[in-house]
Amino acid sequence: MTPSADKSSLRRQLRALRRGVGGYQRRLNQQRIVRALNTLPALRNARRIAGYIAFDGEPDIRDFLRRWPGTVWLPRVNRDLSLHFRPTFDLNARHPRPAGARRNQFGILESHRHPLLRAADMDALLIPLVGYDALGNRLGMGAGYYDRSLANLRHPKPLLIGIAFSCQYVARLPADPWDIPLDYIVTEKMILKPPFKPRNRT
Ligand SMILES: Nc1nc2c(c(=O)[nH]1)N(C=O)[C@@H](CNc1ccc(C(=O)N[C@@H](CCC(=O)O)C(=O)O)cc1)CN2
Ligand SMILES: Nc1ncnc2c1ncn2[C@@H]1O[C@H](COP(=O)(O)OP(=O)(O)OP(=O)(O)O)[C@@H](O)[C@H]1O
Repeated sequence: MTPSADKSSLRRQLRALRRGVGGYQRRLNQQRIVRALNTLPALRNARRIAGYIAFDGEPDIRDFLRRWPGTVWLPRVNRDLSLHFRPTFDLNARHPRPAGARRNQFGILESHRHPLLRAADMDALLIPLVGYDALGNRLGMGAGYYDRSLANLRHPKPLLIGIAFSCQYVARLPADPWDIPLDYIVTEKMILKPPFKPRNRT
């Protein structure tokens, strides 16, 4: 199997597992993830953070985002398949489409507020994962949005924090040269700090 065929069948399985976390267990796991984020020392110096609005069974971390003292930024998909980040709309709003928000082509609520920033302007990004492994490799939705937006980041780089349920763990994910390693992975069971890997410069 080619690496990408490998990735796409894994993606299907892991997305189904993610959606399968139901009811009580989901709420419990989400609370644990929120608690872990609240105590993560590495986030203490962050001000601008990028979050996400959960879809397709992703952990809903709005309880963390609502209490964040700085501005929360949300991803917005661009035509060139990269992401920009916009200040969040009211996360407490009950309306299905709060002021300043619209659904994108995937049905995810996006912010239309200004200004518009890049990943490099963030202090930290919370990135929803489809899958992860012990080396900190990340499997995303497969369109390359995060990979493209995180390519060529320069020092000081934003902190990259993957968010997943622990059932999205796989022993070893196929890694591609464009994959950007995560600094932390937060699940309901643990905070994983992947081992440092020198990057291949070829
Ligand atoms: N909550 C959240 N927001 C996010 C992301 C995410 O993963 N989670 N993204 C992270 O990238 C971006 C959106 N990326 C996405 C990439 C693929 C699909 C998707 O569902 N693809 C369908 C088929 C697409 C189609 O209808 O043409 C599929 O694979 O089934 C959705 C979002 C930006 N916002
Ligand atoms: N820096 C980049 N520039 C251009 N294309 C890229 C870049 N990074 C990744 N891609 C393209 O994005 C596609 C998806 O990559 P991959 O399968 O690794 O997705 P993923 O990591 O699961 O998804 P995502 O980044 O959306 O979360 C690939 O076809 C790849 O060629």
